[in-house]
Amino acid sequence: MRTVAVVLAGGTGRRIGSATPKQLLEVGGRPILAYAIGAFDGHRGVDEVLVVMARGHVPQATRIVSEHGYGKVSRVVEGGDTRAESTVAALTALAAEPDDTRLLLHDAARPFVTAEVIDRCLAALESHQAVAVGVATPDTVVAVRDGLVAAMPPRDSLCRFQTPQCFRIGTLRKAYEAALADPAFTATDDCGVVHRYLPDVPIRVVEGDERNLKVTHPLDLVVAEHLAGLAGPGLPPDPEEA
Ligand SMILES: Nc1ccn([C@@H]2O[C@H](COP(=O)(O)OP(=O)(O)OP(=O)(O)O)[C@@H](O)[C@H]2O)c(=O)n1
Ligand SMILES: C[C@](O)(CO)[C@H](O)COP(=O)(O)O
Repeated sequence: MRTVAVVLAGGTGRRIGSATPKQLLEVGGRPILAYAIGAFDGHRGVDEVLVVMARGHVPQATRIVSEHGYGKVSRVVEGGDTRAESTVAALTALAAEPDDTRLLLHDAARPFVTAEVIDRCLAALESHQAVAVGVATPDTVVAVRDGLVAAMPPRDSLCRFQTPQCFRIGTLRKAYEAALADPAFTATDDCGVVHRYLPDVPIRVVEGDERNLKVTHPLDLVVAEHLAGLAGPGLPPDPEEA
């Protein structure tokens, strides 16, 4: 049974406000995209890496792969207009994979995913068809409607999802088949697609890591630069263990 990691780099980084897609910006002297690919390329449990790149930027991603010698990368394909469309591009590129292939979908915008997080995902995929990575929320989180608090779920029942989000590929295919038949379909992540369209499939949540931040806003670049400085050539040490 094979394990394929997909690095989703199809976005343009609108919120960070840079003319260049944020995954091509450098932190610690290396493009953000290189860290995300490197984490999976270097993991012993991963057989193949597929990169889904923003339209018009495939040559830059291909150059990063060859400059860093990432030997598990099979292809760099073009993404879509939304994250979900980029996931569909990955599923199309992987159409020949048998249904039990393990699929790890990771945001290119999360450069510091650790080998331990990937280990936890692979272990959970032995017993579950769908696996998410979550961290506790330090803030109180509320639902707001028309400027008023509509619901306050207990904080200890909540977590923030990170990536990778992991699936037996056949399950994700089935979820997307149903989603694409729904004219009202929108999604901000892939576990949400399984949750909505295959509600009987349990999604196992494993522990994430605060270092696995998503570079979304300009301030995140400052934090990422700091973490990259702690890291040297590898991933940053856990500040909580220092
Ligand atoms: N059409 C898209 C949009 C997003 N992504 C990827 O999904 C991840 C999470 O998305 P996000 O942080 O929103 O990235 P952007 O879409 O680039 O940012 P923004 O929403 O600010 O434009 C990123 O690695 C991004 O490249 C993708 O593969 N294809
Ligand atoms: C998948 C994700 O990173 C989980 O937190 C998040 O939903 C991506 O959202 P974005 O708006 O595409 O950054």
